[in-house]
Amino acid sequence: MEKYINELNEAQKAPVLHKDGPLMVIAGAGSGKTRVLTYRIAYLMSLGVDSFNILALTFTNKAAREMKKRIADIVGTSEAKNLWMGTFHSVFAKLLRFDGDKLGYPANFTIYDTQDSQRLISAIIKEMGLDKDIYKYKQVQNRISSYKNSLITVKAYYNNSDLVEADAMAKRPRMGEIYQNYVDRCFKAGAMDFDDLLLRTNELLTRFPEVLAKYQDRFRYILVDEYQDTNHSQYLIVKALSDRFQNICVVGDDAQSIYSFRGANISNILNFQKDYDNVGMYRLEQNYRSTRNIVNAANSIIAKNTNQLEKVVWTSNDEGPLIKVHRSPTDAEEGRFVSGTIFEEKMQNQMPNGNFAVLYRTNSQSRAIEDALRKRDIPYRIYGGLSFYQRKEIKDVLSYLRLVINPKDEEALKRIINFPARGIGQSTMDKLTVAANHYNRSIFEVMDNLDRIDLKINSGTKRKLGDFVAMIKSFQIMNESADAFTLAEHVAKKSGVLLEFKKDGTPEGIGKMENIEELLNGIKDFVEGQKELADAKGDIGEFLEDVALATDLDKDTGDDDRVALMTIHLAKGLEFPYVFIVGMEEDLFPSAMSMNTRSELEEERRLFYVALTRAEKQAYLTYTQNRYRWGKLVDAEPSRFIEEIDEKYVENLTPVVRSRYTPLIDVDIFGDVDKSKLRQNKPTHGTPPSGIKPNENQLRKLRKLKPELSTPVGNTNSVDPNLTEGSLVNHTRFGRGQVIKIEGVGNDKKAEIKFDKGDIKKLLLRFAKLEVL
Ligand SMILES: Nc1ncnc2c1ncn2[C@@H]1O[C@H](COP(=O)(O)OP(=O)(O)OP(=O)(O)O)[C@@H](O)[C@H]1O
Ligand SMILES: [Mg+2]
Repeated sequence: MEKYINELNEAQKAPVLHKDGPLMVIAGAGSGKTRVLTYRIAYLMSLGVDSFNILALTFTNKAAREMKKRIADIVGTSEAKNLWMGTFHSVFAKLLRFDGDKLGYPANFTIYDTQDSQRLISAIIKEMGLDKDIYKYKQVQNRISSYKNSLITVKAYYNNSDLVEADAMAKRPRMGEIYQNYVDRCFKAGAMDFDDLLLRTNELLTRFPEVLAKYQDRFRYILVDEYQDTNHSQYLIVKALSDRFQNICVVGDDAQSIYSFRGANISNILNFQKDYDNVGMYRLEQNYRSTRNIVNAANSIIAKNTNQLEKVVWTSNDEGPLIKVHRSPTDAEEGRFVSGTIFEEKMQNQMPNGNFAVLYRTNSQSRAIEDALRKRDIPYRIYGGLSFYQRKEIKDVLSYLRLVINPKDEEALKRIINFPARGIGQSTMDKLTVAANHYNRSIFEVMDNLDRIDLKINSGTKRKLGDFVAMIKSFQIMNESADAFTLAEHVAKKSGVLLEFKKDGTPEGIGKMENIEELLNGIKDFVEGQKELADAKGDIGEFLEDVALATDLDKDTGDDDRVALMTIHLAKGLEFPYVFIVGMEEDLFPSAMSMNTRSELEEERRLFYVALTRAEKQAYLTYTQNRYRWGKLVDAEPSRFIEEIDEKYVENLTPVVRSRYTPLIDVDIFGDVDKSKLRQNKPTHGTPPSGIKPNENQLRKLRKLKPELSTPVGNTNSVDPNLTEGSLVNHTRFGRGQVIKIEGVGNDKKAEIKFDKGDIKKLLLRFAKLEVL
């Protein structure tokens, strides 16, 4: 162990060697907080602390796995496997499997993902006969989620007149009823949503002192990474569990708090010293990750925030190259700059793809980058967006499996009761739902007791329902002895799902079939991995839990070499030698939705700080002058954050355009092209997790689906180069007009034209079909 302790600097050693009692490490990015947490666990184990007595909470399950590996390297035993380590959600899901029965949940409860929750909420809104334009299911789901994260139960909601009034003001007086119905339906289905995993844990620990005592005794040492982004519910769990032994170690950086929109509460860090006695406070100042230019640039940014703890970050690393800023005319060209730069760096320095990351503010920005990377045959992986497990065909198979584990799972049942079609229609389902609500039973139980209740269902349909129940029961019997792979393969075949797509015969159907095959391969890998673990069986229940709780990063096993594309939020805690931060534009980053208050703007700035500090060697900031947003090309203006970096650390690759306020003008680039066609070319986001990759065929299909938007859609050659202000022109769709103004050069040249019909339009000349008269 001593050898390993020497891999730490003096400031890092202190918290690692800290004796019992609470401690907090507050330090800037890249200063070794995560390393300290990892080494402290190893150190505790080397002192003889039983690995069963340690609980570590991380931002992703992948981070937990990596930490375990590192700890096993250091302490040299397989004991690391026994550590309880993972995200809040996965750790407490496990706890609820053991003790959730006290709250009335079965040990095999289903975890509803966001899509399941939203489908259920929409069904409830419909059943209650409410206007779906006022009660928007996504908004309703958001509200319910935020109540749960603040531990506001239905009863507490009704007792809180502020909340009730706020919903009434928002023309949603029946929010409370929806909330109540939603909670009841989840409970009846034996299901918990993501927020329940924390809410129910809190409930369990408060209502059952003996359960609390058991886990307090078990988790004698609790460690939390990224503490700045814990929400109220998480805070209370940690507080309760650590109350007896007070061996709580939290590490974090208030400057990297970026999840307040999801209820993360920075005061958890600020109040830590008040919450515990004799807190050991530690600060780390030396950054080991990044060049001096990057560290200094990041410092100059975050200094602009008024609301923060004082911190010093310095590095003894090389100065490194300056931060490069690049402007492109459009997002397609921005993509080309990124792919071209990666290509050159790879060529010149023989670098793997995994050394590069492209970070953006919103998922939709990935499309242009993907197109450009594909053109250069650079492999990449997108994290976030629509995940593999959300695809219809995958969810269909998973729904059968969910039903095997928990036949009460209503969302799973509704998905597949008539897929593949077996003649069970909506009216039958409505009758079953009414009966289920009436008898307070699940739909499956009603189906299983049809001979005992008269639902006016004809004998043919009854037989079909009976066959379905028998099929699920046969899968259940098989599940008693089979591993996840064997069962899943059997279910995919016997349910008829595979055959359905095979019969379909279209390229889409075949693609779906291939995806299911890849799912099965993924399950096989999973089973093999699980069997190596101390307490795992590799059954389907374990697999479903893994799928439900995997964060997007967790699907990366790092076994193939790809450029990483992800949102900045997801990049927290990670590092890459080369980082591109794209879309550095006002209204995009900072986001248009986050500029109303100083605190929102400061959160955007912290987000930029997180982005920049992911880079080890080189950071690129790119922005465009025109961006295709919401189906329109809009003028863009460089982000204020670019100007906020001390200019000593920045090199402009393109001539500087000073930021100025320009109102957004819609530029109609497409002239007479049918826009509805263009809109169909939306990218399908999300590449599948590793082991589940699109094959060449599918990739070819994808490529065909995505036209290069920067290639002219109209006829570029029809514009007379002598077009000047005052020229009379004819446009195939808008008719005759006169040029009032010309601006921009080259590819960017635009003309403002007053058409005889009265409209004034700005057209990008390389796209517009204009004839000079
Ligand atoms: N004493 C050290 N000697 C050498 N390398 C170190 C040392 N401490 C940390 N590092 C390396 O520096 C990098 C950053 O460390 P780490 O990820 O632990 O920082 P962090 O404070 O958790 O960053 P973030 O705030 O981004 O989460 C890692 O690659 C880590 O291995
Ligand atoms: Mg970290």
